[in-house]
Amino acid sequence: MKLQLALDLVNIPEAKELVKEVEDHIDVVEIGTPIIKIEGLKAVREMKEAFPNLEVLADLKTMDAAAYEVQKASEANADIVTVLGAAEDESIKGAVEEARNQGKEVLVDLIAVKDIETRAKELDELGVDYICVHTGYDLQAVGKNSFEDLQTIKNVVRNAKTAIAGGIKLDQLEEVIKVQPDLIIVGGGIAGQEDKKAVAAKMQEMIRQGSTA
Ligand SMILES: O=C([C@H](O)CO)[C@H](O)[C@H](O)COP(=O)(O)O
Repeated sequence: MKLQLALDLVNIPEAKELVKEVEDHIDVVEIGTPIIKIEGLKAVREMKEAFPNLEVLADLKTMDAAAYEVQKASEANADIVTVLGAAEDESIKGAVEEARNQGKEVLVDLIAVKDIETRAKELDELGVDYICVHTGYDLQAVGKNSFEDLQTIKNVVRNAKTAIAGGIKLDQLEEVIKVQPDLIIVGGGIAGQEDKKAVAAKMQEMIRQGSTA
């Protein structure tokens, strides 16, 4: 199980400062969709340059022209690129093929997908690297989370790695770890805390203790 820090509501210098504080306790750093929209893929490039030992995920949430976007994110040195599960199968196939060519990985985000069981099975067949259940900010605001969805996809996914994102805080981590996703994505649960390093260290310790693989 890996820990990913999602950075969404900061600019590039703030993002780097934040990662410096917690770099020993995370495996993957995510350049969030809002940062990429505002700052562009140079945010990905600069993060990889500053922290070459961390995997960098570009949260493009691609919906179309997927091979092209995976190619551009790869050129910016992203290790993992996100594509939306609601995209056409042709887009998913294009993303997977391009990622293979570039030696990168594709994470498919199931945000807003209604039948996640069926779609997760299909995505698994299409050869994606990660399938991620995700409760976005706007559903978090009305009290939703993705904990049950994680179990649902764990039951049907055979090849891909599984991931979960959306509002995960320290006091919910144990519940998440029990389901054994391969990747746990935390944004505000670290970035929004007073002592970010202490929270990230505690999460890392819990994940290491709770990993069965
Ligand atoms: O992907 C995200 C969201 O859609 C905004 O871009 C977040 O990175 C993801 O939800 C993790 O952040 P938290 O919900 O703050 O943990």
